[in-house]
Amino acid sequence: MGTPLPTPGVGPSPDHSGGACASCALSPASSRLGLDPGRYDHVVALAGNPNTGKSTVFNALTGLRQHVGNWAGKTVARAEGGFSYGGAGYRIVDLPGTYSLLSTSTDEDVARDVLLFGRPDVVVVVVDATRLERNLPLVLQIRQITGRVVVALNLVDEARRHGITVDTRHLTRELGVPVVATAARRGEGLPDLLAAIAQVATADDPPAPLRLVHRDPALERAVAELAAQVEARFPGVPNSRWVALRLLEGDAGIEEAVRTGTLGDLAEVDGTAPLHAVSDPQERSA
Ligand SMILES: Nc1nc2c(ncn2[C@@H]2O[C@H](COP(=O)(O)OP(=O)(O)OP(=O)(O)O)[C@@H](O)[C@H]2O)c(=O)[nH]1
Ligand SMILES: [Mg+2]
Repeated sequence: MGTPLPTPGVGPSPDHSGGACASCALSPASSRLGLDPGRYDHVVALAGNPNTGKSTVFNALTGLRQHVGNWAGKTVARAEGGFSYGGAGYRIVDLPGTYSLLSTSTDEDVARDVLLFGRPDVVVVVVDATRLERNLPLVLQIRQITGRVVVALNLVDEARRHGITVDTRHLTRELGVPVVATAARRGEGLPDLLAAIAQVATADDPPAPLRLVHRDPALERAVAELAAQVEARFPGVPNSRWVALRLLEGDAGIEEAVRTGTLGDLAEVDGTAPLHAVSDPQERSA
């Protein structure tokens, strides 16, 4: 089976003293995202299309035994776990598979809310190296909301079998974030993935989110005006431009969150990042 990983401890270390974070109090936003208090240094969200190996990566890093199978869209509930690396404690959240942040299913809403408003320190996007073109749209959408991204180019063993090679250096340059080739089922590439996660988690100056400027000046003006109004009404809400674009498109879920004011619950509270308050992973691992 897999190559043993060099450093990740499995599960929560009780002596994660470095992770005793004063700002980890439960905030309204975190309870909205279904999270409980906990202690750790960094939060990692695992995102990606269905069936790309997210849970396999999750299990390899945390040592948790989550059921893993071939049914696309199988991960309905979010699984949380922990590991330590380089002396720091990491919380990792396994999100449901999603093709797009614009989607409407409940599962995908969970992934979307966590990615957009949960402020993870690192988003690992697990992509299928044999179907890169189908996976890249989500990577680009996530890159538009954060620069704190690592791409795990998974299933490279399958890709090799099909004679597919991916130029990870080129992809790293194009995306502006680390791209690490992995074959998670056999542990290949996971030490490099951990190093990339640690690098992004501790980066003082992460790459800026990709900003698509719309060619149509009228649309660009409308987005800017609406984003300013969103910020005025919900101070501290991340990704106001994204929210503005969705409103212009008539996204029912986002309209509802604005109308009812729940969008404001997802905004930063006292400098506390919502995802920075989650439960003891052992409680979730049973
Ligand atoms: N060959 C190969 N198979 C893999 C690799 N990673 C995962 N798999 C297999 O791919 C299938 C799907 O893996 P999961 O980890 O369940 O994928 P997922 O992204 O969590 O799937 P959903 O939660 O349903 O979206 C399983 O049969 C895994 O064993 C890999 O690197 N190589
Ligand atoms: Mg899964």
